[in-house]
Amino acid sequence: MLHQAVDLTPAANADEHFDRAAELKLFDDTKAGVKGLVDSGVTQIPRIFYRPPDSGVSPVPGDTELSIPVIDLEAIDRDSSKRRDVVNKVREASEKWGFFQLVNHGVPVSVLDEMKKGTLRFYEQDTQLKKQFYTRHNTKSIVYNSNFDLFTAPAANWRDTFLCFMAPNLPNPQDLPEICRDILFDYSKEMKKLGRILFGLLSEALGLNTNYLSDIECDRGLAVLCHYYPACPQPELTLGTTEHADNDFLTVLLQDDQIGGLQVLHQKKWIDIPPIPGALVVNIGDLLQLISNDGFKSVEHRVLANREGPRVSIASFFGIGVYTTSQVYGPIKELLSEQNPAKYGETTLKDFYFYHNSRGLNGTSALQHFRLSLDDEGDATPIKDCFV
Ligand SMILES: O=C(O)CCC(=O)C(=O)O
Ligand SMILES: [Fe+2]
Repeated sequence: MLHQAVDLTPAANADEHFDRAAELKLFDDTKAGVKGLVDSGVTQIPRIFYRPPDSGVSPVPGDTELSIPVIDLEAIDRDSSKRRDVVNKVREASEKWGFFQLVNHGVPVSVLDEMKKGTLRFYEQDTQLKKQFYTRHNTKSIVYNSNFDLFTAPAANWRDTFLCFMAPNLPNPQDLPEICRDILFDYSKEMKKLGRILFGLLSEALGLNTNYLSDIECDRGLAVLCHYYPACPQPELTLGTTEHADNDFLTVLLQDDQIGGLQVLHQKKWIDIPPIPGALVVNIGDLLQLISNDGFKSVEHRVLANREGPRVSIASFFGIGVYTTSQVYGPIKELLSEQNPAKYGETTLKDFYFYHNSRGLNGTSALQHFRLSLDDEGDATPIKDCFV
């Protein structure tokens, strides 16, 4: 058991000989994640989970006056004025918030419910069975671990995750955990359908033809991330997910019906995104900000740890998992003009993804790395060290 080998309690953590690297390794070697710690009965969280004091995360409550827009997709394919209205709402939300909630999105509630149940089943199955999927090699179709950035981030999060790459190539069914295999296929199928609808609306919102973003394959790759946030005995000392922006084109998030904690940074305040049963949260990723030349915003968000739990959430990342293509992405030419010169250089998805992942969640924007600096004449040059 973890604390028999090295004491990870706060008392021991106060020790000046605290060996963070050793304790991270010890935790990782259990292959049981944060859930394993909670199952072993910890009442104080190990120091590796303490969020840094300077992370800007103060116990400022979310602002209750403001909330992200809720967009209703009912009838958009048969009523053109309704569609125009929705496109305007999507544009406004993507420019101002980078986030919106979707209702009447067409994904059956039974599929949403079963996806959450399947996630719970995976985490709550026998630890020995679960351990066989524990890995840090993201070449597998399923990657289960606790904190993908455990060894690089300043603090570990109170969260376990498994990720399945569901497109462009469907995984071999035998490679997925039997306990949630069927629903992973069904859910991904629904996400691909919804992705096509959303990229159509986003294309129109940018003033492009409906198929533009799908034609350039923004929805070609799909990774489904199933998060599990166990109840936390000291939620004020850690976070469920450190503040970050997503490293994809677009994310569709199914959040827990009961337990909140997701917050988005808006006008320098953390705003709660309360769960709406049956709704899906959509957010713009860094790659869509890059190709829209900052037209749409990829906004920082985080998840608070909670005394109650577990909280589950399922995030579908569009644009992840396409490593073989040599296709490059830069600001869309049709959107550029003398008044709106390119703000970013071009990147392949592989380079973008690996740069993002190598840094881990550290509260800063990876997009800055790809930003060009504009000199007085408006000529763009890469910011130092951008393109190596
Ligand atoms: O669990 C959540 O609500 C958010 C997860 C998230 O931000 C992510 O997967 O990027
Ligand atoms: Fe995220």
